[in-house]
Amino acid sequence: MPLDPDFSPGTVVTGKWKQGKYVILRTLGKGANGIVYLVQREPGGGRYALKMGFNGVDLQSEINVLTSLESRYSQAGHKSASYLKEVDDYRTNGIDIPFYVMKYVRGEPIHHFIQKHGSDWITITGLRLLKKLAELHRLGYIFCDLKPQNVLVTRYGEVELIDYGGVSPVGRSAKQFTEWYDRGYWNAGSRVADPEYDVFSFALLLIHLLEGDELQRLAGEGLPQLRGMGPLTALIQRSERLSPYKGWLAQAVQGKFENAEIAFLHWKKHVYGPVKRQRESRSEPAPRWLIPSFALSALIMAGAIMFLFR
Ligand SMILES: Nc1ncnc2c1ncn2[C@@H]1O[C@H](COP(=O)(O)OP(=O)(O)OP(=O)(O)O)[C@@H](O)[C@H]1O
Repeated sequence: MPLDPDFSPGTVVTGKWKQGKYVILRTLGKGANGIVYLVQREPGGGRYALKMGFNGVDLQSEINVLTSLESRYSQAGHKSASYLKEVDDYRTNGIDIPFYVMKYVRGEPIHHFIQKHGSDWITITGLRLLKKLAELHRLGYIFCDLKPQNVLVTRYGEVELIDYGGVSPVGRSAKQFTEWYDRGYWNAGSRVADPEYDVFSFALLLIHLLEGDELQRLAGEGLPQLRGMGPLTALIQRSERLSPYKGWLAQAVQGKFENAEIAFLHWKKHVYGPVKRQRESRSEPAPRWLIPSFALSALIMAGAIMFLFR
């Protein structure tokens, strides 16, 4: 029977095998697969996120993916190797509840972040998210359940993926996905876990951020078999808000980027690059001809002040 591990703040979770002690501070979030708490390691440890599963089997498969990712990351000498901290069982009322402890990401879901700080942030957070996906793909895994809730952004604009429950090895079927971001739902391709699958989800996530109402209208319109690339492409072409991303999006939804690395490089050159250059040109140093005129105005101003206080 699935468990419902709902514990109040102050509860001390002690690992059955490794004896690690974690005090629950508050609930960070609850999803279909489990509940995640903000915890403090005792004695005197730092803060972490601790996830307990409603269904032990599902949580175990998530732990397996994370463990395998950790070892691949550390083999590749990557710093993300510290995401998973501990795996254990919590024995309470005669039952064992599996849990794992991970890095606590102090951030907010990308849609809330963009709502609060403005759509200018899309270019840089998008670039960082594509980089994360490309890193994951290089290790042989596809994220599969890319959606705004699974992308946390820190206040410095750093991006972290959370919820590895949907991660699948390349070539397998996506086991966990969310309709709006799913290639199959839009009749745009299969549900086989390949790099283009994540790039497609990224494109839909971007459309959601900027044209959420339109996307909802398309998703709810007509029969499922009529849902497809046509209406999506038409939205990309006509939307004013999507115009800086139009070229990139059109290729992404059609699966034209072979992998996330190519999608990342294309974004860097055609989306991030122009915006960066525009910003730099706005803060360019004053042109040479302006310097003598500025000096002259300063002199006149100084003279005027002296005249005033004479
Ligand atoms: N490492 C973390 N740091 C901070 N908050 C986190 C972390 N992991 C998860 N959370 C929070 O907990 C919530 C639920 O976690 P998670 O998405 O892993 O659960 P889930 O049951 O797999 O969800 P879903 O129903 O989306 O599959 C997240 O939406 C997020 O708010």
